[in-house]
Amino acid sequence: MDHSYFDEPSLAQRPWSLRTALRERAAALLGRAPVRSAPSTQRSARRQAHIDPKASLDAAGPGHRSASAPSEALTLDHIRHRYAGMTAVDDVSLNIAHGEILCLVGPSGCGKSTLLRIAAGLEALQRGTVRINGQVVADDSGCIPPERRGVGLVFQDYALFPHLSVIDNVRFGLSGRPAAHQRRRAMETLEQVGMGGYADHFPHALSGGQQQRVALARALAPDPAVLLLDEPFSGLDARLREQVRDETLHVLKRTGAATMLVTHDPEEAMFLADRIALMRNGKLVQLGSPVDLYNRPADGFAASFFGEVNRIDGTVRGGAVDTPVGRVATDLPEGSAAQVMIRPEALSLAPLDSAGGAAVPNIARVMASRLLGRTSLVHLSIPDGRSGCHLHSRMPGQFLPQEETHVAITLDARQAFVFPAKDPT
Ligand SMILES: Nc1ncnc2c1ncn2[C@@H]1O[C@H](COP(=O)(O)OP(=O)(O)OP(=O)(O)O)[C@@H](O)[C@H]1O
Repeated sequence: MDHSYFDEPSLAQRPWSLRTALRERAAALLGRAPVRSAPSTQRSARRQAHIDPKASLDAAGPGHRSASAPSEALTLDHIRHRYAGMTAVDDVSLNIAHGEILCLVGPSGCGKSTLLRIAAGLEALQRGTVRINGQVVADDSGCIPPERRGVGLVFQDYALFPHLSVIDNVRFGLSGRPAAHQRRRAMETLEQVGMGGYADHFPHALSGGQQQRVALARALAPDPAVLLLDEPFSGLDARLREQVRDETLHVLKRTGAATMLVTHDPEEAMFLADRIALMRNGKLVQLGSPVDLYNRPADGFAASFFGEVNRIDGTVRGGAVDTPVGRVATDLPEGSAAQVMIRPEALSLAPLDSAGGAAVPNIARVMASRLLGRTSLVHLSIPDGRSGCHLHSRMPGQFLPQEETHVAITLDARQAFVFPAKDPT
């Protein structure tokens, strides 16, 4: 039985300080991004750079897309990145289509933020290629700086300028354009995120959710081709987070920007994403729709990342593994050791007297029942010929059988997955 949950990453564990991060972000927005220095071999390669660092993709947003524009807004190709002595990103390739929201998820330290920072240009590319709207913005011959890539950035701490009003914060991303245009566009994006009434307020007078919306408006104002968001909701309390991410989803879908959003929260990724990229130890474990990752996990890690699982060890016999709640089919080799992972919602329970349909129902003893709100969690013990198998069942609504009573248990094998026993989870 696995009840693992992933810890909130603490700021103390973060590799760079908040002050450094803020300084970097402000500098990036000002056009002076202090991109971390590349290894010397790369620096020498850049002397012969064929990418013009003065090139600009600023007008490459969704509103400026021509009929012949490539379908991929952002392409990351074979990205590798090492920090002293450790590999943070290990040969990751993915792309994001126009209008698509891709969530990058994985446990703390798996390389999500590094990948996002490489896409933004805030981290010097070491290996691989970054393309925006089909145009190379970074490869081993050079890179276009962040402020010319046509990307909008939103970070966990919003990085609003405290001395600027809300509208001036948003106008900041539009500097260089005529003043009337700046004001009109800033108001337009503030209206889009429901902050039109706060144009003259200052950041300190706004709630966390309001600051997050202003940061989103600032990122959206230049109509970027690609929006990059790093844990944008993690500073909000649980209730506000749900509301703000719901609003953000609708704003993103309305604007049509291709979005890469980093989160360590699997539920948030499933809520927001068209596709999810699941990372572990710098590698891409699985890339697909939320339905793919939940219903067809690539391995035990992917299965357990998106929800609690019951784990049962067994052996493959006749194309299936026997468990105390039924057989689960697999194409693993005959006789091999296997681990069956069963989602709690795959185990449905019924009072014994109503289980007339099943000839001989599997019977479980109720150890505890807990109401979790929309569902109930029932702890069960099932005879397995040894000390008994402890499983969790999640039932819709209020199903709260008495402790020490018995219930009939049925397995929905579509939500049970078999992996090799040596699966590293
Ligand atoms: N500037 C740096 N110098 C050295 N190591 C770093 C640096 N930045 C990140 N790392 C390390 O690289 C690995 C990946 O870090 P990264 O921040 O990309 O992970 P993450 O998945 O975004 O984590 P989290 O969810 O905690 O933010 C971690 O082990 C981290 O400690």
